[in-house]
Amino acid sequence: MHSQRIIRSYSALFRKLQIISNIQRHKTQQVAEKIQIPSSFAADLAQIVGKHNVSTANAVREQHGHDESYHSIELPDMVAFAECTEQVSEVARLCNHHGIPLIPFGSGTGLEGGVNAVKGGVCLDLSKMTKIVSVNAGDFDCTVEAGVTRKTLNSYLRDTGLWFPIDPGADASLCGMCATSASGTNAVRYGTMRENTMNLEVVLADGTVFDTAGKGKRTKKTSAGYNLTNLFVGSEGTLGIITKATIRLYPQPEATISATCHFETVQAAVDSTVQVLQCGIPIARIEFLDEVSVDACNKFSKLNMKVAPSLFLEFHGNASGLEDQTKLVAEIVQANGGSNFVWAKDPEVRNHLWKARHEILYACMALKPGTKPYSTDVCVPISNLPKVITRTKEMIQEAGIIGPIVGHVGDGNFHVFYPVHPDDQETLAKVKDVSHKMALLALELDGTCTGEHGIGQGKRELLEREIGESGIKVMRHLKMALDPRGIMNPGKVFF
Ligand SMILES: Cc1cc2c(cc1C)N(C[C@H](O)[C@H](O)[C@H](O)COP(=O)(O)OP(=O)(O)OC[C@H]1O[C@@H](n3cnc4c(N)ncnc43)[C@H](O)[C@@H]1O)c1[nH]c(=O)[nH]c(=O)c1N2
Ligand SMILES: CC(C)CC(=O)C(=O)O
Ligand SMILES: [Mn+2]
Repeated sequence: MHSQRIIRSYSALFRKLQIISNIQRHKTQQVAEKIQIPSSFAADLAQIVGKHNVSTANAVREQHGHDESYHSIELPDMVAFAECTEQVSEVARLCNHHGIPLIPFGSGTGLEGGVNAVKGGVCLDLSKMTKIVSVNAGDFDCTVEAGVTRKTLNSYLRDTGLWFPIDPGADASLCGMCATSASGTNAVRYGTMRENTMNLEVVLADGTVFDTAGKGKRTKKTSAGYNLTNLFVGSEGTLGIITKATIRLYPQPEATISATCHFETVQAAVDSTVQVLQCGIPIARIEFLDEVSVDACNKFSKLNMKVAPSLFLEFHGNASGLEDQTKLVAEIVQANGGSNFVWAKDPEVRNHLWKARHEILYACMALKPGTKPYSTDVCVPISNLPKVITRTKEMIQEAGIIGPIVGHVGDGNFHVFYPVHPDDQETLAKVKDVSHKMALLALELDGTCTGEHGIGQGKRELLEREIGESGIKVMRHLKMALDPRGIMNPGKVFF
């Protein structure tokens, strides 16, 4: 009996050591140098996706070696375009066999360097997978292939009376939006990709194809086991390739009104937001722009707004509901000293306003021509938002840099984007310092280092601080289980 117990405890210890050594090995693999691609590899890849769907041309590699962020271009060795799930599965199997990095590419609109091929390898472009597989109008859901973008889906849905509201501004692929857990301006009313994804078809590193909620399942709720769907939402291409997504749809609003208003202080704008939410007003969009952003918007998008801390608002509902909502919000804004309410009912005027909001990145870059955007994104419980924004503005001023602030303030989420010349190391160092301090402040105030842009390459250290050693260990175990050779988008999320 005694000796059996000793054997059992030794084998348990051995298993534990094995797991630790696997994790260590995995860590080393993650930091390994670029891998040599065997000479026969391109031909094998072409066998799977067709010769016309493999490219080693510099222009194509360059186009795929970066996203819209400041992170330097990192070229993949080659780019493959997949046309169906079976091809994705075969490509994964081939890369896994050779231990070659595999980087999923949606539309390349990410903002944390997620698609940059930091260790070379194969960039797998999914933009040719463009089928809208099904629309179940009566159930408010649809299933799309990896390359379908949100604008394409919404054009397709126009005559059905339905729409997909999650709106990051950029015309991102819907599966890319799942991969980064995107949100944007409508999240305060409709939620983020996390709440709106019902099922995913995923290809794992070894080529296994599976559906995270079970084949064909598309229920509004489930308590069947672990939430594998949400494991892949926000996984940034590091756990597998999302080849199909089943997402929720909503009725198109019967009526829509937008508005802008202006405040004396940041605090007054954010206080108004908090009060709007506390009153339970189902506002569809409530976006904060500081005076620097408003100025940039005026210049770039030919608007004529008062240069002051501002809110851009939108209300969705039926005519009587809108009247109630707008009246209450106007009262709250006035009580906080807000003024210059400008209402926009006409679709053309509304669209112009939101186009300006979505192009703010480019408007801010135009403040310093020749620059690239260094953008950051934090999210805190809404009651802590005024503190973080106010302190961030002070730090920006103390550092003597330009840092416009915009925020999806209804979610407690905001961005600063700094226009920086790529070779201006002095400004870049200041920008990095302020961004880091802002993220630390958000963490200190019970927040997250990213509400919607993800970890990518730039926030790996912050992720460790945010979820702690044990949380990272659990994440590493999951990564190890799903991608033991570490081929899926290496150098992202983890060190
Ligand atoms: C002007 C502007 C404005 C905004 C934004 C961008 C720009 C340029 N974004 C960021 C961006 O639109 C968002 O991150 C998208 O979700 C990225 O989708 P892509 O298809 O472009 O993925 P992209 O190709 O850039 O890939 C992003 C990451 O996901 C992985 N990936 C892509 N497709 C995958 C798949 N099928 N399976 C597995 N992994 C995959 C990639 O490997 C990479 O790590 C944003 N975001 C936001 O949340 N709110 C916002 O307000 C904005 N605003
Ligand atoms: C900060 C920007 C670069 C993108 C974004 O997320 C936004 O405009 O809301
Ligand atoms: Mn945003």
